[in-house]
Amino acid sequence: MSTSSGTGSANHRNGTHRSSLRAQSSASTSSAAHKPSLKSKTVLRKSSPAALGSAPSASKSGNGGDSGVPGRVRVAVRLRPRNGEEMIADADFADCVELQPEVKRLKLKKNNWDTDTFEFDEVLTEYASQKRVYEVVAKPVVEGVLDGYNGTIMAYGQTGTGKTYTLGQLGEEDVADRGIMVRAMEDILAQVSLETDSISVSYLQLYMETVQDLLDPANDNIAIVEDPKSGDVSLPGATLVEIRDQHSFLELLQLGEAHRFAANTKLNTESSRSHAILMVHVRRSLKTESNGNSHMTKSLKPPLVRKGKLVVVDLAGSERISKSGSEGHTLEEAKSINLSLSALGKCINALAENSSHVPFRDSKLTRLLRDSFGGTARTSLVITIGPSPRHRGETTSTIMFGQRAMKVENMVKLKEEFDYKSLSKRLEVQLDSLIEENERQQKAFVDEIERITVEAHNQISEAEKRYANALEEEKQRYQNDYVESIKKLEENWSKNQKKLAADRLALGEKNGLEVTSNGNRSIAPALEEVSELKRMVQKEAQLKMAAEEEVNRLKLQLTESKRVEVSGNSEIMRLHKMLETETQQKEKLEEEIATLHTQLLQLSLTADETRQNLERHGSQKTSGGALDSFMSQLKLPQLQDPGNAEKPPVAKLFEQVGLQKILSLLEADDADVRIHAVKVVANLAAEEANQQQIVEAGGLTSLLMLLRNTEDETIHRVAAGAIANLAMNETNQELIMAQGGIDLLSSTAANAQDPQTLRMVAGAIANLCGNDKLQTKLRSEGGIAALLGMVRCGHPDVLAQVARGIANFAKCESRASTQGTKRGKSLLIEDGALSWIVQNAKTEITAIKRHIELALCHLAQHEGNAKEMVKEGAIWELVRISRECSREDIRSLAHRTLTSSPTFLTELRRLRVDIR
Ligand SMILES: Nc1ncnc2c1ncn2[C@@H]1O[C@H](COP(=O)(O)OP(=O)(O)OP(=O)(O)O)[C@@H](O)[C@H]1O
Repeated sequence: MSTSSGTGSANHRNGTHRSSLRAQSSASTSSAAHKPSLKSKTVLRKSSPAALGSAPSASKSGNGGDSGVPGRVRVAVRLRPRNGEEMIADADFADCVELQPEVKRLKLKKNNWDTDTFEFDEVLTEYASQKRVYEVVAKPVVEGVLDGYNGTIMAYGQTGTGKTYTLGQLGEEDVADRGIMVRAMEDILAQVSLETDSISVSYLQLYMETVQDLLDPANDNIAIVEDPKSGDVSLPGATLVEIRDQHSFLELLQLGEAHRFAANTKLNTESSRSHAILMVHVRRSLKTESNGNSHMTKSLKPPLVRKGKLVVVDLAGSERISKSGSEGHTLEEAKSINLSLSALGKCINALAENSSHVPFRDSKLTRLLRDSFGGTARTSLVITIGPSPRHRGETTSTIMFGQRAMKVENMVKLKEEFDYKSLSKRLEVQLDSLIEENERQQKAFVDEIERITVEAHNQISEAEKRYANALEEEKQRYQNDYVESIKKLEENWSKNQKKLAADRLALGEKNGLEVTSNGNRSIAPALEEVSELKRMVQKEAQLKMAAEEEVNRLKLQLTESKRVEVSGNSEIMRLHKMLETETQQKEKLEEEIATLHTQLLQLSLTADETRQNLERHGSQKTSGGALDSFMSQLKLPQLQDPGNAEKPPVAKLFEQVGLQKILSLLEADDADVRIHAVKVVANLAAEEANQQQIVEAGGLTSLLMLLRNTEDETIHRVAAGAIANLAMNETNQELIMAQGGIDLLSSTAANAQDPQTLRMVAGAIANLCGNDKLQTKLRSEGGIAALLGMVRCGHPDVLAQVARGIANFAKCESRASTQGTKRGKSLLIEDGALSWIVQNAKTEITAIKRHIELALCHLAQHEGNAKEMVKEGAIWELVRISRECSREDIRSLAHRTLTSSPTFLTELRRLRVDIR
């Protein structure tokens, strides 16, 4: 209800109250739940044939380019019930109109006897509910807007006949009173999906030819823009508010109504003095139908959007100025209103008469409504009339306006277009997501590469570790073997030392007494020599220790290098070489030590002889006197310092004693004489120049006889040594064999306990083994068996001679095989030498090792031995030799034998051993 009381004075409605403006709270809001599809809406529209402005069968090509279909302006007439004033004033008069809603006719009484009948699209009596009015007047238009058409709902009528009531009633006291604006928004909100669709609203008033923003009154000169091509009218300067719920819409309506100009006219206490225009923009996205196209094609197709615009126009009341009682500013308002309404009427007349000129530009109202009359919009007009006969003229005028409007034909056009903007946005989102995915994949790829690299590094370092461990183990093994052999050497040396000391003590004790009593010759020179040799041995031992320390230092260096540079294979190789050099030095030292041992042994023998001579109390006048003198001159010349001692010439010796004499002494009854004699012969035989004479003089035979007839091991040892020396000559070898030498040497070996005796015997047989002609005989007489029998003593010197003999024998066999004179398995193998060879192949004693390696290589030359060698495991030793042997000639010989034997090659392939 209006609170304004000033008659004829224009007021803003801001702060005023009018029933239609009061805010509604709950009943009017509607949810924006899921909406039916466009298709179903089309069906719904078609199922409402009675509705005003039913939907045209417009083409939905989707491009918005259709020219539209004819759609006439639909017109409904609504009669307001008598108001309080009319009930009193017109109490005695009948209504000026009679409605026949069932035939959609209205009878206008001209006088008591005459009526005019008019037909409308809808006739709404004073009893028509607001809901029904909405459904017949507005709903089809609203549905059209939702389908993408522009729509106009407009109320036209005399002041106070219910235009605002019909359109703008908020229904805040009674929800049944809600007008078209509220119900239209409810329907729209119920139909759209706010996720994909949008609703925005402008609310304006046209007052005194000025367009003013009702949502922002300061914005009061808004331009009307017409699209010359489409004829669309827009107000780009107007505030556009997005609507997401009914409540905010109602607040917006209230705000707009508060700013609307209203006045208390004679005919309406709350008369609207401006034309109010509500614009609702509905933008809906169409779901793209899938027709089997690829995802990419689909995503490149811009989405279709439909843009419907609903324009609700609440015109200011039409009235006769005289009746409105307007004056002053209100008069100006009334004039302006009438001017704009008459311009609208003129346009509608022109349109109704299909006039070539429609004067839209005569007023802002007609410019604003250009699309609604004769344009592309679907338009529904409700004309409101009052029942009072006093206003028959205005009622007639309103009815005639409606009648003419009914003749106006619009070309309803679908506002559908491709939404390139949203396509671009969607593609941008897709592109970003693809970029992100690509980035993720790239990261995953890089991570995978990193993982594989780390894994590879781990595997490499694992392999390096395994290699280092294996290397360390191997090194440790070599070191252990080395320490072991050093220990053995030391034991032997100290044993010899002890023996020497004991001998010296015994000799010294006896000699001291004898020298003072009878003045005989002294043993002092011998003792000096002994101590000299001892010093030399000690020096050698010191050298050995120094070498050991050097080795240890190098080992430490090797360990340090390993720690600093695990992967430094070149460094390891270098250290290996150094180690090898040291090992060679060690071997050299060992050999020197062995030589010293031999010298020491011989010295001890000399000392022994001297002692025995002294025991015989100066028996220099006996038959042995010349010999002793000779012996003292001999003094093992090879042991003397070459710089100090002059070697006695053989001619001088023979002159003094005579070879025959010396040889005859070999058969002397006195054992001592025999011993002295055999030593002299042995010394003579050590020189190649004497050998022939000795043999020719029967020395060899005598020596062999000694082996047979004597049980003295010293004689055996010295004689065997002499035979060994003589056996270096090929002719002598045959002689030895012919005189049953093998048998004699074998039995000597079988009975010998002293390793040096065995060494001499083994040396003699080893020399015989090197004779190609004697192979079979030597073997048949037990030469190989005798050699193998001597390994029982385990002394390295003996083993070295045994290995040498085997190597010599194998070499001759190999030669015979190559020449084709030898077939079948090696005699060595037949006599069981192979297993001993294999067992000792890994020895660290170079003197043994070299001979064994050579023996293996020679045996491997003959294919007839290959099977047995594989069986006995000799093939592995050959592989090792081919890889590790420090002597290049042996290494390549082993490699050659392995690669030239089909049996070995097959076996290596089977075992997957690569020997390249
Ligand atoms: N159909 C109706 N039923 C009941 N009351 C009505 C009806 N139509 C109008 N009224 C009442 O009539 C009065 C005037 O109505 P309204 O303000 O809507 O008229 P109007 O045409 O908008 O006037 P103006 O042009 O001056 O603004 C209001 O009090 C309204 O409630």
